[in-house]
Amino acid sequence: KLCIQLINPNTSLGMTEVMAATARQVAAPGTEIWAVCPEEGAPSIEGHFDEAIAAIGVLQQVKAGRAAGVDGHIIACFGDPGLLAARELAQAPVIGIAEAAMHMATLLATRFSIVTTLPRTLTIARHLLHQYGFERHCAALHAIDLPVLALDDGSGLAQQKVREQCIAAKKSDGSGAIVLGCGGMADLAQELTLELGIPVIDGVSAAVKMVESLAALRLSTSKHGDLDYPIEKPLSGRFAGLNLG
Ligand SMILES: NC(=O)NC1=NC(=O)NC1=O
Repeated sequence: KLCIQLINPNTSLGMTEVMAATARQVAAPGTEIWAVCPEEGAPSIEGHFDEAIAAIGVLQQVKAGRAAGVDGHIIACFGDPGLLAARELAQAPVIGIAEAAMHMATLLATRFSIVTTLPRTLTIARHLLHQYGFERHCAALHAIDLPVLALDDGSGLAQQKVREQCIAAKKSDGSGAIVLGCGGMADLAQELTLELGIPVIDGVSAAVKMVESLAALRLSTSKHGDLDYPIEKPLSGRFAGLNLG
């Protein structure tokens, strides 16, 4: 039996539930999804400032997950905030939903498009493409130009915009697959894949299966080199709790 810690780095419980439901739908019968979010932080993550705030909450959750002995951690925000710091802290694999979705897209198509939320998060997605080495695989990036929490307001407007952007991207980008660029879009991928007839990939689902694969292969975060545990030192104030000791 596996336990995967699904961390929504923002503090919006509705989004956590959407991701958790999708993760549980694709998880193998023996896999438990433990969905969490930081006790304090940003209700949505829409820029570098929000990501810096969210990273601390991610680390606190990863520490709790490590103590609970989870088999993997998923950072379920398309900026993958705190990913490498989390890998230093963790023993189990740590997978960001952006890298998971991008990796999966490259297995299925020579070019993929990204559909994300606000135009300013396009820049963050571009940074990730560069960091992960996927720039030449990404044909184009699009934004629905709505805030992240528009996906959580029950109106269905954001979901409709995602659908429209995916249809347009399929027509215009010359890409064979589409990556959904927000954790709050997790529940849209399967329906859009059927409707568009091309792989529309959600990073939450992709990350769940990647953690399961790594666990099955007995592979985990390398502690040799820069992802070794953090150097022990007296962290002060609110950060004292982040010590591994
Ligand atoms: N590009 C994004 O929409 N990033 C995100 N902000 C959040 O709060 N969750 C996401 O996935």
